[in-house]
Amino acid sequence: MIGNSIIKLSGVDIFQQKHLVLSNVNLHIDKNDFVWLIGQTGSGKSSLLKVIYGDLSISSGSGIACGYDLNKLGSKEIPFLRRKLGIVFQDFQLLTDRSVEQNLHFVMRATGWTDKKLIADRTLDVLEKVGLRSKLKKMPHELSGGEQQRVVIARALLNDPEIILADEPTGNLDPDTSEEIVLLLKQIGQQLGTAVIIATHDYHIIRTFPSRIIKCENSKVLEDVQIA
Ligand SMILES: Nc1ncnc2c1ncn2[C@@H]1O[C@H](COP(=O)(O)OP(=O)(O)OP(=O)(O)O)[C@@H](O)[C@H]1O
Repeated sequence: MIGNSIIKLSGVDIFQQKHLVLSNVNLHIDKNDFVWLIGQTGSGKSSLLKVIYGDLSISSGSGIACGYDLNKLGSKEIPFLRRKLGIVFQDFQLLTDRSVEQNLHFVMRATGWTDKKLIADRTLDVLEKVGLRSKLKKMPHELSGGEQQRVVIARALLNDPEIILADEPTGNLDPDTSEEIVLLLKQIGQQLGTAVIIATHDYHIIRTFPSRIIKCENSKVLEDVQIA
């Protein structure tokens, strides 16, 4: 990290195949930042997040994410970068044939956790943070959509991320549950010092939780956008 900076993109061009999606992107995200990412469908929100989590490489400009140089990111480093990022997507992507506990254990083992006691303690710890300690043994289909999304957030917290990237995290949820999920992400950001970026089309929820807004538009990332 450079100072408080968790993400720093300077003059970055973002391509999908040969198509320039976003040009000359300059973006700073600091510890504790809570940022809305908006823009029409196809404007480049997911592409921007993909650059941050190392799924799209950059060839021009410079980029740092959680201390990793995105210009030089090799395939060996990507798993380590991903451990510093909590990723929360619209479709919950829980393993449907495993319990909440097993879903969390699966990710922990895949990211190098071996000590059974530490695994058990951390599982309860993150479930406590999302208010689902009692659902440890439940299968995903036994949970509501909002509860499933909370498990995804718990999973994203396992490795103490510096930033949570959420791509349409409320896209499948009703308005009240959406507010609960955003409130939870906001509280996590405040309590743990984790930065949060949420890509959304839902202006109602942005108005409910006013914060910094960035927008993908006409191949640019615009800063400090106001919405009507
Ligand atoms: N894997 C891919 N291969 C080629 N082009 C892609 C790929 N993924 C996205 N694109 C293109 O890149 C552009 C930006 O897409 P992106 O998914 O980043 O937009 P978005 O703002 O996240 O859209 P949405 O709001 O619909 O999720 C679009 O023109 C899209 O068609």
